[in-house]
Amino acid sequence: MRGIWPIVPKTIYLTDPALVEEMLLTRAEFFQRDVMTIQALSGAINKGSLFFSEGADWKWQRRALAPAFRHENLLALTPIFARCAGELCQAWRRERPTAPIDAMKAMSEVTFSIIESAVLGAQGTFDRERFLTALTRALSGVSWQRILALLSLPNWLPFPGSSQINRDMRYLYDETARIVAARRATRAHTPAIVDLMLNATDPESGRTMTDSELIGNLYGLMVAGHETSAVALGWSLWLLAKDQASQERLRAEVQEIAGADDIGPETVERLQFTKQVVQEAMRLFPPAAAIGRQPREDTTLGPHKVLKKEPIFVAIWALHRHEKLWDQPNAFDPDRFTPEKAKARHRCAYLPFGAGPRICIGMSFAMLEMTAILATLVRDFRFTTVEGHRLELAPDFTTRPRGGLPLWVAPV
Ligand code: HEM
Repeated sequence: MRGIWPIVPKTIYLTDPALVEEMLLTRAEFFQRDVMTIQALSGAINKGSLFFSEGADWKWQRRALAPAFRHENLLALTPIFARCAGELCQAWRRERPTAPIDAMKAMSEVTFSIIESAVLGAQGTFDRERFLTALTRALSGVSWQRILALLSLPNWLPFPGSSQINRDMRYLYDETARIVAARRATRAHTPAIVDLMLNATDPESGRTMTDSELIGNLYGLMVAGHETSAVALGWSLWLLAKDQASQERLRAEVQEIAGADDIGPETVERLQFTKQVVQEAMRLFPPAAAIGRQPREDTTLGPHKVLKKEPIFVAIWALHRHEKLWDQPNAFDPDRFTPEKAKARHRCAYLPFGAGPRICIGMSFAMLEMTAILATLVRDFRFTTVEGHRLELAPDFTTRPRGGLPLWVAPV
């Protein structure tokens, strides 16, 4: 895309999997996170965290966090995923909703409970209602921050709602710092991710995380770890509500594999069709619609010249609906993700979690979590669409639609 020199820089959008592979995988070290993303998403709270760091700083934080995201550790979290989804089922059974539920809001609450248990090690560590409200408001400023970044303006400039957002950010910082200090004081050795982070030592340098790295990463995991999964689950439920045959098929799979038992480490990975539904939902509605990079020096990408610092975005939304890569790209068809079909595809045609060294560290966490939640909810409840509802897309920090996703929910 041409820029408006000198105000808006030229921006490159990639929809060719071969070029994406070159940038994210084969020549990843030539490209760093782009300034636009950094300016739009980072603040005092998370500047030094994994997502925003580069070079040796990034490498050691990634190494320090990696053990917490090992597959066997994550499988052990499955009962937490099932319990949190089960609590929502109980609430729906108790309340018997007489009006449509907002699938996005309901999923945010479940995934946030999971973050409280799996990352912080306990629920009720803080005022979740207040924290979630502040977080949602803070994330709503991302569109404005993007505009400021696009115009190369500093991100402290005021915009509508910015003084409330600044107060929210202050509160989120203080709360996260309070949690870190409290955990430091208890010196616990639990499997909660916050404790693994507190106790992480770099085997090469012996370095441990500073308070500011801990606060940034904890905040980063709370944001990245709940909003993206909630959005993917919300879309999964909405797509299943529109496709009752797939919903029935998913329900039958869960009943056959888990019966009436909670989804556990031994069953979650056998729920192949459930996983495919989540994958297909993230193809049609990737929670993060783009991934940004910029070259460290003037270089080439395939046959194209790119200049130092020129922003380059992998246009995930466009890639996932590209006519040359997908048959009937706008149709919902979870069978695109059978293991054979997935293997036959270019490895950079489908990238909800990115690819290469900076691939989402929470990918396996999210896949296990979303599969367990979707299986638990759909086994017990039927989801149907609300007549007359008009979907309004509003890509922001994630692809959360404006006004939520209303659905009818009824016990099976
Ligand atoms: C459906 C759920 C999720 C989606 C779609 C998603 C997507 C992404 C994407 C696209 C990136 C950027 C990759 C890149 O720049 O190449 C990313 C990075 C990251 N994600 Fe996720 N994510 C999800 C869940 C999670 C969870 C559950 C966690 C942690 C609990 C998490 C933590 C992170 C972190 C820390 C990074 C930065 C990694 C780095 O720079 O090394 N994400 N994610």
